[in-house]
Amino acid sequence: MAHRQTNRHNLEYYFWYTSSDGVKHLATSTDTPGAVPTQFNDYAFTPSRFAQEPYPATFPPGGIWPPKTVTDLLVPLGPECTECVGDICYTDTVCEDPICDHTFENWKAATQEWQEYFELRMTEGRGVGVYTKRAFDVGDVLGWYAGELKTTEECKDGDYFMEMEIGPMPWASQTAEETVFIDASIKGNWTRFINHSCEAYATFCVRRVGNVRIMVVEAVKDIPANTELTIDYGPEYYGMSTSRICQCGAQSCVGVKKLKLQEERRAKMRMKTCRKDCPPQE
Ligand SMILES: C[S@@+](CC[C@H](N)C(=O)[O-])C[C@H]1O[C@@H](n2cnc3c(N)ncnc32)[C@H](O)[C@@H]1O
Repeated sequence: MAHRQTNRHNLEYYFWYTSSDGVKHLATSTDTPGAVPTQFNDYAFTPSRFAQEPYPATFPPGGIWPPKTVTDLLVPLGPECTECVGDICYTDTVCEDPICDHTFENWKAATQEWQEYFELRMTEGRGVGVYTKRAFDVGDVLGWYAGELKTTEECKDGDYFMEMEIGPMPWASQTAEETVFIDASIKGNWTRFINHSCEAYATFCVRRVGNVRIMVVEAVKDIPANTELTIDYGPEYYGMSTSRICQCGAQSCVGVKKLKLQEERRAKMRMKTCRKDCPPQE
């Protein structure tokens, strides 16, 4: 997937996808016309972004705020973070030691290599998607969502924003939900290209690596090689109450239901208009 490119500033990684005729093309952002995302397998953290943010309601008393490091912001608390996913993907090895030896640095170095198990290809009507080059088992951690850490205020609506809870999980505190956004629109890793399916192969879920909270891609079923890796983006993205139309093509696709409902509504409107406009038949 990675093609090392030389530009006049630096050696940089871009994303390349394969079109149906087998030709490689440079990937661009779907929400920012002309923007060329670069490969970035890390969190970009700018403390000044969070300096004015109030102390998160989900943080226990005595937390470090405003955050000075990624760990201050993404402190791995809560039930989802009791187990560390270790230093590598593709295993179901988990570590329950809260102060274990696994490190975010090792995780980033290892996951940089594992992207080679996937290929970016142009799909039918859904932009670039991710395809597997090998099989995976249910429960495997396939990767993690990287990008720039931003406040909720900065991220309203975009194709590459991932919202992640901070502090203990919201259901632990019952009352509050605090989140940060991971923005992969300009800098991110291959997971930014995973398309939605109503019958998805994987899910995004919060996990821990050492002392940092991450959002991993976890297989929810066995995935064969040469298959499009998909995630269910959830009802807020493609659900019945949104204007987006899913084109995943799955049997239970919400887009098909939505279009059917829209057509039924239009037919009802046409009948009403006709009754109003047409003179009653003798
Ligand atoms: C996170 S991006 C996925 C990568 C994207 N396909 C690309 O080329 O960069 C999400 C965007 O991909 C497209 N997409 C993903 N899944 C889709 C689906 N099931 N139906 C229609 N469009 C989809 C939509 O434009 C969506 O806003």
